[in-house]
This record gives sequence, C-alpha cells and structure tokens, in this order.
Amino acid sequence: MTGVPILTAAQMRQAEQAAFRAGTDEYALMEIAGRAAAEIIWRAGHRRDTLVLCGPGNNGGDGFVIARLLKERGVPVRVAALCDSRTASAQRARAGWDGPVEDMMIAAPAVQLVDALFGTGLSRGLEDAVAARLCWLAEDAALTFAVDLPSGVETDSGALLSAVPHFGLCIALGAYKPAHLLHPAAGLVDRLVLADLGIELPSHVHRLGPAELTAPGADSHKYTRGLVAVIGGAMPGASLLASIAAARSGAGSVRRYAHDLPSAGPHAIVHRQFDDIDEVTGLVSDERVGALLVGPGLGLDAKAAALLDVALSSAHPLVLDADALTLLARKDRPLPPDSILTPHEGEFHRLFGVLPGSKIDRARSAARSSGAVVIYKGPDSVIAAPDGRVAVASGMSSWLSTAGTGDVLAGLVAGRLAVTSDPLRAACEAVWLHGDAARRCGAAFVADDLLDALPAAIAARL
Ligand SMILES: NC(=O)C1=CN([C@@H]2O[C@H](COP(=O)(O)OP(=O)(O)OC[C@H]3O[C@@H](n4cnc5c(N)ncnc54)[C@H](OP(=O)(O)O)[C@@H]3O)[C@@H](O)[C@H]2O)[C@@H](O)CC1
Ligand SMILES: Nc1ncnc2c1ncn2[C@@H]1O[C@H](COP(=O)(O)OP(=O)(O)O)[C@@H](O)[C@H]1O
Ligand SMILES: [K+]
Repeated sequence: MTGVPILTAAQMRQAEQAAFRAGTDEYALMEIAGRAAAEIIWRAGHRRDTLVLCGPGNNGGDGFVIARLLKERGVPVRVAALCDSRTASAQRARAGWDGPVEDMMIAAPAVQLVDALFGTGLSRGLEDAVAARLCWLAEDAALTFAVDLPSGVETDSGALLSAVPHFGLCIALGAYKPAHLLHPAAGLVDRLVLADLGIELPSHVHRLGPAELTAPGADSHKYTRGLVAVIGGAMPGASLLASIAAARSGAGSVRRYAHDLPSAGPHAIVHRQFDDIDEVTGLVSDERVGALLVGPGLGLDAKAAALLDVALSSAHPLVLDADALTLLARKDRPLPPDSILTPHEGEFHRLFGVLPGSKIDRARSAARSSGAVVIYKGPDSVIAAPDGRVAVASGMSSWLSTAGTGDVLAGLVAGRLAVTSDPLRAACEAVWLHGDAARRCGAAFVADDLLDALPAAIAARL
C-alpha cells in the first residue's frame, strides 16, 4: 500500500524511543523538528510580527526552537508560555531562546500566530480560559500555524477536547496522526504539511496515496479486463450511475440486470431485463464475473432481499452498497471472499452497531468481523482490510456530499475489483479516482458529472 504512514500518539512515542535507542540524541530530534517547522513557516509566512505560544512539554520545546530560528532569520518574534517547561529537552530549548517569555494569558496578538502549546501529549481538554485565549489570539492573527497538531484535538481520534481555532497550516512532525485526517479535527486545518524527521515509522495505516494504474496490455480483451455485473432494483437511476461508473473504471465489460430497460446510453453496457428471481440466478451464474454489485437503488422490500440472497449465494466477489447494506444488517450470512462493503455513517451503524475507538479503529474492527474490505465513507473515508491494513482518504471535495455520488463510487469499486481481483487495492484506487474526478468537476456538480471526469482521472494515473 502506498502513502505516508499514520501513527497514533503511542506508536509515535515508540518510534521516537526506537530512534533514541539507536543513538539519536533526544534534544537533537527536537532541533530537527523545530528547524523543519521554522523553515515551513518562513516559506509560507509573512515574516512579520510573530507570536509563538509554548506549552509545558516537547511541543512547547519545538516552539522555542522555532522562535529562535525565525528570530535568527530576522522575523520579529515574541514568545508567550503557558507555564514552565517540564521536559529536559523543552527546558534546553527554552534556555536557547534569548528573548523574554511573556504570559500567554496577557500577551498581545500578532500578525502570525504559532501554536506550540500541545501536541501528541495532550491528555485532556485545555482549561476554558486557555482555550478561549488561544481562539482569541488566532482570530486576531492573519496567519495561523499549528505545530504538530492544533492544541485541543485528540491525537488518535480527531475529536475536539476543548474549543480549537481554525488554522491556516498545520505542520505534522515525523508522520501523520489520525487527527490530521479524521474529522472534526481535520476540518479545522486548511493546509497540512508533513515535516520528515528521518525516523523509522512502521505502520499498517497510511494516508491514501494516488492510484497507480496500468493501461490494458496488447493481448487483453473485454473479459480479461474484467466483467462487472450490476443488479438493479426499485430505483433504476442509482444502478445506472453505478453501471456507467463501472464501465468507465477501466473494466472490460459491464452487464446490468434489472426490471427496467434504460431509455438512453451508454450503449456499451449490456442490459438484461428479468421478471423473476430464478432468471437473475441464471444471469449471474457466469463464471467470468469478476465483481457483482448490489445495492444502489435496490429497495428494502422482499424482492430486494431475495436479490441480495441471489448475490450472497453466488461465489463472485461482491460489492455491497446502500440498501444491500441495510438488508445485510438483518441477515446473518457470510460474504464471499474478496468482497467489499461501502457504508456511509448511518449504514455503518446499522451494520456494525456502536463500536469503540476512532473511525480508523471502527473500520478495522468491521473489516475483521465481516471478512470484507470496508470503505467507511464520509469527508474522511477510511478503507480497512480484514488483515488490519488501513488507508485514510482526506481532503476530498466537500461538493461530493450530493445524491448519487455514492452510487458512482460503488460502480467504480466494482469496476476496479473486476480489473485487479484485489479488494483492498480496488477500494483504494476507486476512492482515489472518485476524489480526483470530483476535484476536476469543481463546484456544484451532480453525480452524473463525475462519470464524464473519470477517463481523465484514470489517464492521470497511468
Ligand atoms: N515524536 C517525535 O518523534 C517528536 C516529537 N516532538 C514533539 O513532542 C510533542 C510531544 O511532546 P510531549 O509528549 O511532551 O507532549 P506535549 O503535547 O508537548 O504536552 C505534554 C505536556 O502537557 C501536559 N498536558 C497535557 N494536556 C494538558 C492540558 N489539557 N492542560 C495542561 N497541560 C496538559 C502534560 O502533562 P500531564 O498530562 O502529565 O498533566 C505534559 O506536561 C509532539 O507533539 C512534537 O511536537 C518533537 O520535538 C521531536 C520529535
Ligand atoms: N463532506 C464531504 N466531503 C468529501 N466527501 C464526501 C462528503 N460527504 C460525502 N462525501 C463522499 O460522497 C459519497 C457519498 O456517498 P453516499 O453517502 O452513499 O451518497 P449517495 O447514497 O447519495 O450516493 C461518498 O463517497 C463520501 O465519501
Ligand atoms: K500545537
């Protein structure tokens, strides 16, 4: 899986400890972190009146290093602290700052604000007065920078433990943490930049990286490129959107089985009308089907439940979306191998109940218990495999929050599954292409527009 690792606070501490055991000096690492952050602020900032807020721990220590280095480069810097520095490294960094240290609660605002109050060591919300002061200083600043994390966000979940202001730029130190990508915390940062500290970061969780696709080989034909079957239901538009997305995903061939026949194209999709369940059973029995999609527009009545049973009885890798997920929650049937579930928040709760932990933890538990790859959708989509690997997609266009975009994603997922036969890879590729198509569509698009943007999104990743 490609992409930058995402580490929890505890994993970050372990990686840091491993680096210390391997000979890295503790204070030297703070210097590296502070230098990297100062460089980013220098490049992105206005080089004007700057206030650096320093907390008691190593995040505050980073702040003192940043203040010293910006001052050396001619930026007018003031430092304000919340209290004394408590760690040896932070005390050393503070000793390296040759200016005064103001009291944060009475310090005047500045054009640029650097928040180095708390990072991965935050254990509870900031006191109300401190959080209010931070928000006030941030509101008054033209540019705001968060060092490692905005102070007040829970590192591992992205929850807000106290009031947190909006930041223009957050400098993630060493690795991304869940709060950089999970909402609500991720929504409080306009731009996220990673500062590489050169430490080894083992993790099964990554930020979703760009899809890496290949064009069909010279010897390929429509069946070797993947056959997708889509079962339609009560609302034909949804399964049509999904079928067209599958057809534009790079798959070789798409068949749609439904009660209706569409009045318009694309004519490349083969439509088969059926009247009873036995007919569908026969239609989906084709061994060449590489992915069978059920759910978009399926409905929730007995007929829909029977169609889902047909799919579950087939041996094809399934992509279950929308109504199929709601119906699945009422059943206790195993899924065929290599299947993919694509729930949004409501469907996830119906299917898996209330699970503990962050969205990453919940997606991972769901993948493990269902044996399927789970795409837990939203502004932060978490893709989890049963073996524990996870990719987190963040920063996608919020214009995706419109009807039918989930149907397009489901079709794309089925298409990529038929092409790759690898459910985790297919899910990652589909989520990436969906997000890129949305970016190309700009503002106020409808789900149908995504279909037209798909070939360009694919071409960009060949
Ligand atoms: N990992 C790496 O590779 C590197 C990490 N680096 C940096 O280290 C940062 C982590 O540092 P850290 O562990 O010292 O934690 P940090 O966030 O500064 O705060 C902990 C202190 O705050 C206190 N405290 C907590 N909550 C509080 C509250 N609500 N209100 C008041 N106090 C509260 C807490 O005390 P306690 O919870 O015990 O009361 C403790 O004293 C990391 O984010 C990055 O910036 C880089 O320097 C080098 C490379
Ligand atoms: N605010 C948002 N920002 C980015 N992506 C979003 C946002 N809201 C929804 N999405 C994405 O849009 C799609 C919506 O899917 P879904 O909820 O199933 O909608 P529908 O059923 O109407 O097709 C998902 O891929 C989801 O990740
Ligand atoms: K911070």
